[in-house]
Amino acid sequence: MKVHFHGTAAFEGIPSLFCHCETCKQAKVLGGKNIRTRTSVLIDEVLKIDFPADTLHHSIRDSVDMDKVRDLLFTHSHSDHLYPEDLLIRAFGYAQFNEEEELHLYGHDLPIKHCSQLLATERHRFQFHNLKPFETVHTQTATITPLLANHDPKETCLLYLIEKDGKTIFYGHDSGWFPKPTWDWLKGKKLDLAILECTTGNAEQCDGHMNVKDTLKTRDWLVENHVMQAEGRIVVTHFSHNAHLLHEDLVQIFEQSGITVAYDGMQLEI
Ligand SMILES: Nc1ccn([C@@H]2O[C@H](COP(=O)(O)O)[C@@H](O)[C@H]2O)c(=O)n1
Repeated sequence: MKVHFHGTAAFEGIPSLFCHCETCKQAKVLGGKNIRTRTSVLIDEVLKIDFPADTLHHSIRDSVDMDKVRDLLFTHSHSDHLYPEDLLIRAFGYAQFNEEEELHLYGHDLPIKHCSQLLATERHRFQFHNLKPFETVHTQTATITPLLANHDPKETCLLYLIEKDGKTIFYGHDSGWFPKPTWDWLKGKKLDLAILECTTGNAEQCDGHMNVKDTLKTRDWLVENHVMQAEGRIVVTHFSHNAHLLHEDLVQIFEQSGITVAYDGMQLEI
C-alpha cells in the first residue's frame, strides 16, 4: 500500500500567512522539508483523507491525478481539513470528464451537510455517506471504521481505522488524548502503520491536540497493548508553527523512538 503525505501542517501552514515568528522566518530561508501545507494523505492514489484548500497545490506539486480518487474521508469540518468550495471544481461545467464515475464522500453529519448543501444546485458526480463512530463501512476502495477523536466539542470529530489489501492503518489526527471508547476499540487490533499527530510540540497546554509527551505515550500504549510491535511503523504529522520546531528538531525528538517525521510529499510503502 502506498501512503502519500500531501500536507503535514496544522491550520496555519508553515511558514504561516501573516506570521513573522522565528520558525516561519527560518522555514522560508531553509525551505525543503520545513515547508508544510495543510494536512492530507492519499492512499494508493484512490483513497484520500481530508480536502484542504492546498489540494490544488498538492496536485500540481506531486502530479496527482485527483480524478483517480474514488473515496474521500473527512476527519472534521474545520477549514484546514475541508474546503468544500473546491469540490465544486468537480461539478459539471467546471471539470471536463471522459467518464461518469462518482466520487464518494464520507464523514459525520457536519462535513456531509456542508458538501451536500454547497453542491445541491449543481449537477455533480458525488455520493454522500454519513458515518457513525465505530460503525464499519465498506467503501469502494477499503474497509473503514470511524473512531472518536478528542478535538472540538462542537462536532463529532473522527479518526479512522483503514483496512486495505491485508494491511491496517490507524489515522490519528486531529485529537488530544483519545476518548476511552477509542482506546477500548483499538485493543485487540493489529496495525501495520499508525499516523499520529504532534501539533503542539513541547508545549504543556494542548487541548484537542497532542504534544510530544502525548505522542510518545500513545506509541507506548500501542506497543504495551500489542496493537503494534515495538519496531512497528509510526509516522507523526500535523505540526504547528507555534510549536517552534523545524523538521530537523522534530527528527531529533522522535528518532530515538523509531518514529518517522512526515514531510510534504513523503511517500511510503507498507
Ligand atoms: N491546544 C491548541 C490548539 C490550537 N493551537 C493553535 O491552533 C492551531 C491548530 O488548531 P486546529 O485545532 O484548528 O487544528 C495550531 O497550529 C496552533 O497554532 C494551539 O496552539 N494549541
